[in-house]
Amino acid sequence: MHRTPEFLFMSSHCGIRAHGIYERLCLPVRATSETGKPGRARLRAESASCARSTANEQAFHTRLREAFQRARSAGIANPIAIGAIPFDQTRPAQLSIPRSYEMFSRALEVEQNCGLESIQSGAEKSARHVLHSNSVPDEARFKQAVRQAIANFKLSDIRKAVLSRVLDLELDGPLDLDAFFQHLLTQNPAGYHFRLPLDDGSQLIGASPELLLRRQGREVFSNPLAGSARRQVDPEQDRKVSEKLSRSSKDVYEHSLVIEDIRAQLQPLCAELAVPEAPQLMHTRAMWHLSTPIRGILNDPTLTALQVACRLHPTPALCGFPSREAHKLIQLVEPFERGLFGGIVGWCDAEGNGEWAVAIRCGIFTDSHAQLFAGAGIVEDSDPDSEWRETQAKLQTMLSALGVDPEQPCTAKVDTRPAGQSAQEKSEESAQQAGHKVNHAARKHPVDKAGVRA
Ligand SMILES: C=C(O[C@H]1C=CC=C(C(=O)O)[C@@H]1O)C(=O)O
Repeated sequence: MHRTPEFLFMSSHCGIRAHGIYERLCLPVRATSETGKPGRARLRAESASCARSTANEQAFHTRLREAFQRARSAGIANPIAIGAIPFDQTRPAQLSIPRSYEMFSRALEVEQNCGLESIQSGAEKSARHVLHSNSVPDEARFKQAVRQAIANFKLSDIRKAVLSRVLDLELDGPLDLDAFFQHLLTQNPAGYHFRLPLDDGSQLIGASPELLLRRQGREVFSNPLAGSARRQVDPEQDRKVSEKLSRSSKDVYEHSLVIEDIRAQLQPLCAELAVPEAPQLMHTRAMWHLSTPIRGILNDPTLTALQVACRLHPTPALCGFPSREAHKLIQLVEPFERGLFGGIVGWCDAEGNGEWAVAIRCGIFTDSHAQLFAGAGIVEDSDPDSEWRETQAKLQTMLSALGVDPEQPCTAKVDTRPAGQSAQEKSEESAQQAGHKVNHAARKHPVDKAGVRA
């Protein structure tokens, strides 16, 4: 048995389990947001770079280097920084240098800990009834925001905006987060798993399929995803859906905006850059995605994984294109602060190596409360109904790990309560035990705006 770690991150390349905090780094990566509205010509010229590398950003990375030096002086031989950067880089980062950590192989960990017995007990322990669920925005408002974004594209240079929602769940009791995390890992053995305790006692937990950046020496890798379709139970149907996705001009266009933006960011930083001509298909348990694996060799070997990741972040896979204008549109139509949702999560060492995944297919968990996040890239040809369905399909990763039916988020599939009680009775009983009906509007960050503000 392991002690509960301060931080857990796993990919096919490396697993990291960290304990104790030596030093926190809770500054924003960028101290100010750019508010000036550029003219069209300037907007085009800046579209890809949108001033993402600033003096402030350099100051942040200098502070990190200094923190590594202090950690070394304090006897931490090979310090690493772990944590997350929010979607909006002008908000404080949640980074820390742990007192100790161990690196391990995820494959071995899964083999040792996820035998059939522990899978079943993980499923049972993590299954809960949902007493209340609330989507912010709700279906009508989300679709309205999609229509607003499309109307905006016609009047501006914005070509894509990623709109998202948070599904707020009140469960009938506290979740066993160890069991839940194990269940999530077992159901989604590939990708990037993370578990990050936050200052307010909550935890950010997820299984993201998307790599923003990995750096090993001078080599950098990125694997952006954009363009999605829901997986099907029937294998023949599933194959047809994947083929339709790879032929969909709307999805290929949506994907190409991401790739061109990342290419424009990486090109000046790289002596070599390999970007495949066309996207390929990849899948998770719940979704098909268009995916482009990108590899580069850095010109400057001192540029760290986190510096390059912050240069790219947020890509049009989570924000839009052009980035700055899309960000403003998101702020206008999205009725909540994303916080760490849509941010990046990972680690880096003092040599600049590290791995940063995009914080999607994730949630924030506090006792018996979960907030799950899902977004969808909107372009001119988007259909509001199918974009809403896409967010539902993406939520399935976390809902399945919770044992909740995504179509009926108020019905848990797996019942761990005593037999002979109806779901209704159990819900009522649990609500009475809880002693109150949850006031979602009173919830704090990130669901903290009352309605669509546009
Ligand atoms: C914003 C999310 O997905 C991104 C990653 C893959 C495909 C996406 C899409 O097709 O819109 C999104 O860009 C999410 O899962 O919440």
